[in-house]
Amino acid sequence: MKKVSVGLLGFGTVGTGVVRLLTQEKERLEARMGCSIELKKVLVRNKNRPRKVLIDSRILTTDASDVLDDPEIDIIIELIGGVDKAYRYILRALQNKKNVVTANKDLMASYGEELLLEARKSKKDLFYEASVAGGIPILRTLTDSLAADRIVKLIGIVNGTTNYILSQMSHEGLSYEKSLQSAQSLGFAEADPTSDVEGLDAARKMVILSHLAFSIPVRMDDVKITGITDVTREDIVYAQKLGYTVKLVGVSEVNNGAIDVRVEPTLLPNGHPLASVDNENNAIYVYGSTLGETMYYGPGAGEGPTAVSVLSDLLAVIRNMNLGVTGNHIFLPRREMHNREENSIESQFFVRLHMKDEPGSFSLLTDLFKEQRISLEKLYQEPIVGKDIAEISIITHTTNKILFESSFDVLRKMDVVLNAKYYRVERG
Ligand SMILES: NC(=O)C1=CN([C@@H]2O[C@H](COP(=O)(O)OP(=O)(O)OC[C@H]3O[C@@H](n4cnc5c(N)ncnc54)[C@H](OP(=O)(O)O)[C@@H]3O)[C@@H](O)[C@H]2O)C=CC1
Ligand SMILES: N[C@@H](CC=O)C(=O)O
Ligand code: NA
Repeated sequence: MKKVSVGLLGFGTVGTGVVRLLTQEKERLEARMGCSIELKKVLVRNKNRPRKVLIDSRILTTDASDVLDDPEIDIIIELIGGVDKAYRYILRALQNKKNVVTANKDLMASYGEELLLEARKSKKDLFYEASVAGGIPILRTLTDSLAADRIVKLIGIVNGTTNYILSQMSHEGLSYEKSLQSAQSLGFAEADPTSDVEGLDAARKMVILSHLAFSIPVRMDDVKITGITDVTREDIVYAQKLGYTVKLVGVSEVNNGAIDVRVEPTLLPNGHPLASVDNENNAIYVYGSTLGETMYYGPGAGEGPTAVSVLSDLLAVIRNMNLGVTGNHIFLPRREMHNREENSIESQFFVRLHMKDEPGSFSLLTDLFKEQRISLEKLYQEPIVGKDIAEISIITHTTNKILFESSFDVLRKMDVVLNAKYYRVERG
């Protein structure tokens, strides 16, 4: 039987999942591919670190050239994460005529196009299904299954860690810190979880998704990003009182020849299909011009689910090797598009504020919105016992974003307003 040799870079959460699944399913996968699949070398930082899965310690190495320059290795799986080294290693692998599979969204969001061009030049595959939404097969869905439709909008819950944190804060009443620690110990978070909680990881995934859905080369600088570090349990509770759930949501939308990509904590009406996507699960809601609305849902992070995507990419490479082709079908021609002007953006907003509970203060608030012609859909007021302070939550009707922001600024500076914050609301 023909043999395919694989080199693995990185043996952490996802690397462990890949080795475990490859070992468990070896016979079935080899029968399916008609070849034997040998894991020849595994690059780690520390060979002596205890591992969660049995491996022949002789294949572990700390020297990248043992993997990248071994002429017998056909396919490199990159799972070390980060940008600089991963970029150099993948480039070298492609130049050494090896196919590459990666789960690295940090890298693909910034250097994806360049590396895909290199893969095309080397006539090799570079697949990266695991880089977005872990186990959900969304990249091939966009490039293959939905290729005939014109996609106009994507809404995604694409970061497992933040979705896990917000779910734990909402349903279990856990603190932000405890929920983050738990997401880290379950293997969902990045090595440095700052990129999760500050929305960068989700933004990278929205960059990749936007490129594939719209053929537009979106850059990280084009994405407006707000993370979840300022979301409090009270925000979640008062949103719930009005029938909404707080999620870190990525939206990418093409409208009148302009694109808008943003990642921010957003209120979703409880009836919205994305509102019930909890814990480390992810979902991508796709608006196709002809197909209509479809949603792709499943585990977005963690050892097993991510390993399924990585190994399925590996099998796709082997299938291509068997056929003697490369499938750079994930590479698309570019169509340039400018960013949508902020003053053309319309949305509903949720405002939460504390106000002095004294006669007339409430009407100052409603007068302001009336003056600005911002109408209110829902309003909830509750006195804070013993403090002469009122807790007020508002959902506006759809309004111009710039108009809303300038009105909010006036509101925030009113003498009777003690503090105020707002979130965008996605329509149901
Ligand atoms: N965790 C998840 O749920 C998901 C992760 N991803 C992506 O997958 C990739 C891997 O993530 P994950 O497995 O969680 O990461 P981990 O931090 O758990 O593992 C990283 C592995 O890479 C090795 N490593 C790191 N830097 C180097 C280096 N410079 N030289 C040699 N080896 C190195 C480490 O070695 P050692 O073990 O010796 O320390 C470790 O085995 C990342 O790109 C991540 O964004 C994508 C989807 C989901
Ligand atoms: N840290 C990421 C891992 C998967 O991409 C996440 O939490 O989603
Ligand atoms: Na995926």
